[in-house]
This record gives sequence, structure tokens and C-alpha cells, in this order.
Amino acid sequence: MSSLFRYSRWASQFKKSPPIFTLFSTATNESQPNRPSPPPIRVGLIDSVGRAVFATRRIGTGELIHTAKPIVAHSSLSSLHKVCYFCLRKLPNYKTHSEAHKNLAFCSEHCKDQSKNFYEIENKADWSRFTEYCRLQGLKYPLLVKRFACQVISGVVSADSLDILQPATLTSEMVSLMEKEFCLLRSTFQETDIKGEHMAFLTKEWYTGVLARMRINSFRIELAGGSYEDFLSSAAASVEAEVAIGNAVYMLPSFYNHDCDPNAHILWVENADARIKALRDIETGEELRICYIDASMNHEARQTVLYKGFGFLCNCPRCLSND
Ligand SMILES: C[S@@+](CC[C@H](N)C(=O)[O-])C[C@H]1O[C@@H](n2cnc3c(N)ncnc32)[C@H](O)[C@@H]1O
Repeated sequence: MSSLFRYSRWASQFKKSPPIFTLFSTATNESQPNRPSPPPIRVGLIDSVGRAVFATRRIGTGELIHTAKPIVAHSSLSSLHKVCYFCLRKLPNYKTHSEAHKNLAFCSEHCKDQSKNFYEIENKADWSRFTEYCRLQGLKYPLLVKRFACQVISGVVSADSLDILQPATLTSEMVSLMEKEFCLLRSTFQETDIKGEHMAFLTKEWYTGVLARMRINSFRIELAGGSYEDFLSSAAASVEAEVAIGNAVYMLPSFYNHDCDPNAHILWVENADARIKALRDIETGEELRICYIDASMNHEARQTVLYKGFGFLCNCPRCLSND
């Protein structure tokens, strides 16, 4: 099946839905008053961009709209032994690369416990060839797919749990370039004692489908330094900076569309838990948008980066006015 066909089949699922639908209930639960209130947002569908996030009440500047835990996270290769395997929190006394031994470290018993099952799966294999290949090719998504595959094998997530996310359209050239990393991933698992039936999902089609979703929906995690006020002044992270501690995929943040003059912002303070905050006052019913790129670039450069990185031509008001 061609990637384009797969994408149009994915997109047509949503055309069958009413124009605007609510995926996440925002009603307060009066029978459980101690439960935190649901976030003041709903996910709806609009013609120009597909799914989108809307405010269900007025949201003030600087308000924390919601937090989100990753579905899957992986440290960047340069941070591999410097951050917690599970939450990517910086470790106080990390080992240097030459000292580092095979096992990765945790920041707490809680993180160790949360990732116990898939950490054991990952630790059964020798990932040195796979990791080296990713390092040489400058690849980050295969590392996320590897971690996700370990989660699937361990049974903590199902193999189709990312299917709801929008996939990138992959050219046949991109798909053939993935052959080597896919083969390395599969052969690394095959060298372990993991039973074949637990790896039945690990086909090339599954790999490319997951990677296509990660290309569009994964976030590069940079911890916010300084005060939140300092951070508000910088609406977007630089795509090229070397300060990322890792990458992660989330569910709800994946429904936020891009704007070159956003009203919301995603940030990370101490680990991979994301916080979505309002950059300015947002009215009830207004769409919430974040900025995927460095918004200080000029119009042409922004369009190029968005098209190459995410495959879309930006239709935000700033771009439509050629600013
Ligand atoms: C992370 S997803 C956002 C949620 C997406 N609309 C959905 O239905 O899943 C990013 C995709 O949304 C669309 N999109 C987001 N921002 C856009 C914009 N400013 N202009 C045009 N399309 C946009 C593009 O198709 C892009 O690949």
C-alpha cells in the first residue's frame, strides 16, 4: 500500500465525523470532587487543518492549561547516560561515556518501577550496532521506535496505540532508506530469547507507520532554564540547537496545530512531562496553537522548515499576510 494511500485512508476516517466533535470530556465530575478538573479544552475537527484544540472557557496569560506524560520517550544519544531512562530527568552524578556500563540509570524508585517491564526487554539485547547506526546517520526517531517496540513486547502498550496520530507522508525513497534501521532493529531483538510471537507486530509496515507518526508528532525536549517569564519571551525552541535531552510523543499535545504567532506554548521544566501554558489571554472557543519551529525566521524560511519537517504549508494568519 502506498504511503499516500495510507494517509488518505487515515484522513477519511475523520471526514465521517461531524464537523466538530469532542474527544475529551471537559465536564467536572461532581461525584469525585477531589479529582483534578479536566483541562479547559476540547479537540474538534476543522476543514483547513484536521483536528484542533479549542478553549472551553477563557484562559488567562501564563495559565497552565494542562500537563501531559509521554506515551514514549527516549533520551538523545548525547544524554544517554546523563538522564533518567524513564522520565529524562538529569541525573546528579552521571557516568561519563567511557565509564558508562551497559545499564542505564533511573532518577528514582518510581521511574524504575514504572519502566521495569520494558527496561528488562530492552536490556536483553545488545543495542550497540543499532545505536551506532543512528549516531552515524543522525537519526532520532528509530530510537523512539525501538523504545516503543520494547513497550509493546512487554505488554504495557498495544502495537496500534499511535495509530490515531496523523502520519507524515513518506516517499518511497524515504521508506527504502528505513530498510537498514528496521533490519537492525529486528535482528537485534531476534538475537535475544524473546519469543517470535511477541515480535509478530514488528513488520516493515508497522515500523514505517510508527515512524511516519513520530516524524510529525514527536517533540524535542529542551528543559526550560531561568524563570517562566524568561521563557515566555522565547516562543519556540531552536530546531538545530544541541541542548535537547531527548524526544517524546504525547497524545493530547499532538492535536495542537502550529501557528507562527502562537497563543500557547509547550515546555519542560525538569523532565519529559510536558506543560502547555497560555502565552496570552485566550477566549472561549478560540483555537489553541503552539509553534513547532523558531518563529523568528522570515516567512520563506518558516515555510521551508515546516514543509520539509512536517509536510505542510502553514496557513496561520501571520503566513497568510506574508509576514
Ligand atoms: C501535530 S499534527 C496537529 C494535529 C492535526 N491537525 C491532526 O489532525 O492530527 C500536525 C499536522 O496538522 C496540520 N497543521 C498543523 N498546523 C498547521 C498549519 N499552521 N497550517 C496547515 N496545516 C497545519 C498539518 O497537517 C500537520 O502535519
